[in-house]
Amino acid sequence: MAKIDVYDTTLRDGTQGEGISFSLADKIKIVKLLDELGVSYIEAGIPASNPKDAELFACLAEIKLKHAKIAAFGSTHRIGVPVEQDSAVKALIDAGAPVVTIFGKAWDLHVKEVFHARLSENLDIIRETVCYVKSFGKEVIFDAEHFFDGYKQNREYALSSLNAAKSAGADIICLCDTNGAAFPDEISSIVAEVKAYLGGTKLAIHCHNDVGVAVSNTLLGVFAGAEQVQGTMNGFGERCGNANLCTIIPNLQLKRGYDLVPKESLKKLKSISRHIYELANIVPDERKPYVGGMAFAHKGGMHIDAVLKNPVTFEHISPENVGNERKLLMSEMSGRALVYDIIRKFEPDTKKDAPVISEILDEIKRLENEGYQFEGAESSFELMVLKKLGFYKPQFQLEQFQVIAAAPAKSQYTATAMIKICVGDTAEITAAEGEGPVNALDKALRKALYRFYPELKNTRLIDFKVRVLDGSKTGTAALTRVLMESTDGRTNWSTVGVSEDILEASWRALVDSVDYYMLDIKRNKHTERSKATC
Ligand SMILES: CC(=O)SCCNC(=O)CCNC(=O)[C@H](O)C(C)(C)COP(=O)(O)OP(=O)(O)OC[C@H]1O[C@@H](n2cnc3c(N)ncnc32)[C@H](O)[C@@H]1OP(=O)(O)O
Ligand SMILES: CC(=O)C(=O)O
Repeated sequence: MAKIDVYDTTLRDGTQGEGISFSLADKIKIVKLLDELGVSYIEAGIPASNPKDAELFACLAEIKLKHAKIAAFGSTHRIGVPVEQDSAVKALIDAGAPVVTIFGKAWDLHVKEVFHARLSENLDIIRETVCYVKSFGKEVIFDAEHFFDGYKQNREYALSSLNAAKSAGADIICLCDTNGAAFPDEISSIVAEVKAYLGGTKLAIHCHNDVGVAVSNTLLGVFAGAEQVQGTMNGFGERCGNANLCTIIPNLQLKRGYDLVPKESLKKLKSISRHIYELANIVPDERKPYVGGMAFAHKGGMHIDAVLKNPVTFEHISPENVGNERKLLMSEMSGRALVYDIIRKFEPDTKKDAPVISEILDEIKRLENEGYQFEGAESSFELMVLKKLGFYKPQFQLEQFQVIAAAPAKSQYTATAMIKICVGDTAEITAAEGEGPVNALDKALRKALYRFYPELKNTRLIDFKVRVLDGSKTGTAALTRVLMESTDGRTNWSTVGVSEDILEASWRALVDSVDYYMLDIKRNKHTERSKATC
């Protein structure tokens, strides 16, 4: 398998993305995560940019990594400042990283209009900077900024910028599509031409995603001869982002047999991707290939049937290869196959044509037509199956509840719930205050049940979503769907309730949540619970 270096620039180009800022501690965590993933290079930042980046390099000097080399990033030296006196170049060397990545101008337009240098002067500056940094024993990567735009407008000059870096001893030359607007066919032909032109020099490819093809461009760069891919985790980066390593790595490794990261590390891809989303405080994009929560979610009944017969029918890889998992979503679009698969967990002898399967399917379709949604409320669905199979016994009976919400003029808004329930022949009446009526009701119900089911003390609601269905038709009397997620600290489960009354919808979801937990404890299947059905 041909080796392709993974060069991660999440901490440099990734942080140039809007809304992304990592603390020093976050950056150190990310370096360790990337090393765990097995990338070859981690571009940690620009030492001359800010004190945080400078401090990061000092911290990284103390950390031993298993796979990755740390790279410090910065520009060629300033015009009119001799290279040995340029403070930014000095910071690059002082950062102590074994690799220095120097970006320089490859597009004549930039040289003239941004750098305000003569074309030959820019080439001298590239040469001097690379040569100077090499004299400190550093591995040098030359990032040819705007290379593809430059090549299209002034091929000779773009190539001469590469030659300047090569002649000064650059170890790797990276072709950058800085504006992210090159097309795949252009990348293919230009990388191949440069490869032939530069002979044995190792090439890297660095693409941005402004026209949505950064990943394709990176793949084509490799097919045309690049041996290093530069990108960011989750595609973070300025404007529309950088090429997404979470897509590039598995594409090249699993589909084309290149060697990028250790096979076992690839199985951590999803969890590392999510950890980095979390540190960036960004909600993960669940539709992302390979690592998204929906990447292996099947909903169409016929698709589920096929996946259950042979996953290859609808899955391009085994989700486990990248640490992801298959989801089979229950909905009005389901067919018998999924219900059959679920029922067999409770009744292994059930046949696929058993009448109960059609009954459950009809019930799902009827309830979803009324506003229920079982995708995302797997526990309510499981309870429904148990009821149909005759395995369900309510854990308590509601006698009545009352909720009073008050907004006195001079104090805070308050909500109080009173509830009476019976377990067997024993009645219990309790009351509780809450932050809003649903919270008050939740607290009152739990308080009433603790006496009978002390295990419930471990549980709590962690998410509560309300969706008004067809609000335009009926205004405040519209149908409301409530989705609840509960936890006992080890596993989570989700339930749903629908009603025209938001309290009643919440109550239904709440009762399912309690019922499901108690039944589950009795069935003693905690560890399997989160995987159940969907
Ligand atoms: C393609 C890329 O992503 S490159 C990386 C871009 N990333 C960043 O800019 C983030 C970090 N940047 C910073 O912290 C700051 O910009 C610094 C500290 C690096 C520089 O700050 P300043 O000295 O104040 O300059 P400023 O930010 O305005 O940048 C413009 C200067 O950089 C010069 N410059 C731009 N590209 C290059 C280059 N390849 N080589 C040398 N100088 C360059 C410009 O000519 C301009 O100089 P001038 O003011 O003499 O015309
Ligand atoms: C170097 C770099 O980040 C770019 O040219 O896009």
